[in-house]
Amino acid sequence: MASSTLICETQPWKDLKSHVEDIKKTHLRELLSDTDRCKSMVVDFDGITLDYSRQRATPGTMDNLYNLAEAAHLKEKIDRMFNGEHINSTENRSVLHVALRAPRDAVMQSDGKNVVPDVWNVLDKIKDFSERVRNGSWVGATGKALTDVISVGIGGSFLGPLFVHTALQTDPEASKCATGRQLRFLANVDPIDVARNIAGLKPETTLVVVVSKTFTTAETMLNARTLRAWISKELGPSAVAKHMVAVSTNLMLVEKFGIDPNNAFAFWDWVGGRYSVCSAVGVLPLSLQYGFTVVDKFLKGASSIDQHFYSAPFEKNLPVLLGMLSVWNVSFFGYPARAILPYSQALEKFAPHIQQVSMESNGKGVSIDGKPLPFETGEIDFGEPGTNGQHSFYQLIHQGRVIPCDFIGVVKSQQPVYLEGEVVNNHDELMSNFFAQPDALAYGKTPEELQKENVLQHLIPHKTFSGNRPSLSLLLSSLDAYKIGQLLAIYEHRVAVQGFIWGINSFDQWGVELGKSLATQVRKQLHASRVKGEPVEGFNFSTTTMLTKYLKESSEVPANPPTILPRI
Ligand SMILES: O=P(O)(O)OC[C@H]1O[C@H](O)[C@H](O)[C@@H](O)[C@@H]1O
Repeated sequence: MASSTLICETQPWKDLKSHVEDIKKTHLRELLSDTDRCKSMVVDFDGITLDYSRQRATPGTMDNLYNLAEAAHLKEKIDRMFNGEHINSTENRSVLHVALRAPRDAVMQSDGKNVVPDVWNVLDKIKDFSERVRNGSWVGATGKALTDVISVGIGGSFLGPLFVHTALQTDPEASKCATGRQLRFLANVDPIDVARNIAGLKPETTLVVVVSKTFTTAETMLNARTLRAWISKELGPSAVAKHMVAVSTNLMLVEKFGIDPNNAFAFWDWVGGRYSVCSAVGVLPLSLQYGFTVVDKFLKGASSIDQHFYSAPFEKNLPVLLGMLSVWNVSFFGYPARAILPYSQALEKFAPHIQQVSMESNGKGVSIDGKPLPFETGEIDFGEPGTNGQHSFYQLIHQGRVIPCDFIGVVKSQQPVYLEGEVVNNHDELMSNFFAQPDALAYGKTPEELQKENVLQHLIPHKTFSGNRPSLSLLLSSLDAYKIGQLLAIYEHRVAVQGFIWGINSFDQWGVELGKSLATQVRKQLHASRVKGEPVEGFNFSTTTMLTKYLKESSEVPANPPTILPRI
């Protein structure tokens, strides 16, 4: 479906450009007074309700957006993804993370091969391995059970698993399954992160899972070597076989590193790093912590959204609606950011994960055919759980810049608290804010209203809220493993929808390469200066000055040190 026509050259795009000028004249207060309009903007699917009536949009806007989706060949692009075509054209790969959570009997093809049996082979292997570790039949070098796991990985090999782990931690079923166990994540190459990860752990009861799609990522490999040294120092090098396993697409490099290939869990190049949480990347550490049964529910939740995304008409299709509305906000209103605001502490790592999924996928400057784009793609994603964010950055969202917000609420708390004599229970208190904030943003407060409240004249400008600030609300019936899977898949597909409409490749990430190669040059220089005393050369004035200062002020760093590990 690759067409060299840019989406901004199509008639629906031009129609939306003129339509937005009309919408700009209408305040959300007016739009919200139209009950029929509001009714048409609520969609339910499998325990999730989306209310997008606080978007600056009318049913007419939606019709224009459906036309835009048609001009972008959105349905064909979704089909091509599910059919395993090489839609990641710059890497010549399929994009099949949906196969990672497909039912055992499903058929999904990549390069003429049904990949679902391969997926289930690995899932079965994870189930078996995690059960053996959890029930103590796989033990460490000294015969002790491995109760603690450190998952070493960065980017897509870290953020998704961390989000799911954090979300499951307080789920009653999952937390029961995790009794007596710990799961930690080592991502940053900063040695402080190593120190924090190993603090309080003993090598003899720790299993290290090295997670890297490529098995070449500098940070992960150095951290893996560091933990290998931590284990070997205490238990001897032969202990590594019992205490280190790997998740990768590059099994040759896993073996070269010294990990037994029998203890490696594969995935495939048709899984993008940031879309890999449903592969062994997430499933292995999460199964070690919570057991495979819980993780299987998470996969089933994601799968439920996959089927919905594939088959539901656009007017009822959650990821499609969300994606189209984001395009509307970014490309037609010019809003540069999007706030992800879950009213659940369990979702505290959701925004950081979606930050990678969205910004690495859609922050592109050219079309999928390589044409420079005359419009911006992607948005700045950020967020914090409510109510914490309210006491931090909401001021800017209410009276400063306009930032479309996603409010995510949960009907039943994972951990309800009731206090005798309180007006409401603790979860209702949280949810009072979830319901209030979107209206505060939409309606605002006028000077006339303030006058009626006898607010001092000179304070009226400061206390005025312009309102007309868009948001959407997602209400989940609960927050168990299944729902967490659904939420993940909704956002993954939403990001894809945006990319499909903008006509970009959401599945490559060339923009991360330049910094990496420049770091290689700096690494060489640091080595040459520390070991051979060579002066800093080949950099611009600024970098030379800073590097020289850094080396001078850390001259006590030994040139050829023995292994020294953090002591904390
Ligand atoms: O899993 P790995 O191969 O170690 O890659 C880890 C991460 O590093 C890269 O720089 C990419 O930007 C990410 O998309 C990727 O998830």
